[in-house]
Amino acid sequence: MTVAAIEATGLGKRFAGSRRRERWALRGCSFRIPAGRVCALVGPNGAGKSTLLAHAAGLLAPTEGSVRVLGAAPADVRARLAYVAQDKPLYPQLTVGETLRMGRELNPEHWDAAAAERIIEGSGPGSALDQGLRVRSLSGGQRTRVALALALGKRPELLLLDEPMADLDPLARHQLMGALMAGAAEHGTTVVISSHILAELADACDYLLLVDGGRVRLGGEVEDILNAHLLVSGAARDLDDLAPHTVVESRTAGRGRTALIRPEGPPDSAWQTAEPSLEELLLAHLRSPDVPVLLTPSAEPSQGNGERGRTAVAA
Ligand SMILES: Nc1ncnc2c1ncn2[C@@H]1O[C@H](COP(=O)(O)OP(=O)(O)OP(=O)(O)O)[C@@H](O)[C@H]1O
Repeated sequence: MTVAAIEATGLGKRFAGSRRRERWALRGCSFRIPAGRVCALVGPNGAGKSTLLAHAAGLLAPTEGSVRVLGAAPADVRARLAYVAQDKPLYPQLTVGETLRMGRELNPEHWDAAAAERIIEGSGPGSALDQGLRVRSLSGGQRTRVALALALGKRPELLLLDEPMADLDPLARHQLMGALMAGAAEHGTTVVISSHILAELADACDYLLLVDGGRVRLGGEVEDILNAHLLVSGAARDLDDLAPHTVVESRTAGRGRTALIRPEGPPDSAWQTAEPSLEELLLAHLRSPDVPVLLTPSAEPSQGNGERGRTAVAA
């Protein structure tokens, strides 16, 4: 097995606080993200996505378990990864141009000026950022573009992006997703991108990690995860008994019923079947917290994970 971009085994993080308020932000997280993927990291508010990314960036130490990045401890590979945190910390007194120069000087051997400039230039008429402007005078979205330019200019092997799209306009989002996919295709860059904008992720990402309540619930190739599910609908009486399939969610729809299942064998011939969209699949899982964990083989950590209740997916 080749070295994973990220591999976590039993990763847990409990933040210190008063005894009653202490809680696990992550617990028992075991997964693997192979190199070269563009991975969507999704989950509801407070699920643990930022905490997970901060561990991968080497900025937080696990309370239990471990995380390895590019085959090493995260702190030992900081030069090979770039991390854009949710609050996009930058030096407010520097200009955009000075910030880019700082990026070049901090990464003298592999600064990709063209990749950074592309993000600063933007893709629509009038979208170019004036490089003479001070960072403190920029809008939230403009600041995000500067932070992304720094990260992409570093030409990292692993790019960790925490909700980069929240304050970007549609053109800038589109350009960013294009740049991420091009980087993955041309240079084999692994991207892990957290976001709540499921529709945009579905177009760009080929890998998925769903975190919920501090635990990994789904992990693997988007295509394989989608193929492991089926939307079925029909008359309520026909969908009364869904055994032996694993039911993710079953809902009444008018006089009929629809369900998202993980089929165990062929579906009943009385049912209508359809492939779920990624958004439908994720929403159904978020509404159904007790569905067994599902990891595709490439997302299973090589050291075993000790978790029970997982569903296997054929390679
Ligand atoms: N420094 C901290 N101290 C205490 N608790 C924290 C800290 N950072 C995060 N948490 C808690 O850990 C849990 C996970 O937070 P995290 O920021 O990782 O979630 P998230 O999935 O990124 O959420 P969002 O989508 O809202 O950004 C939350 O309950 C949060 O309150």
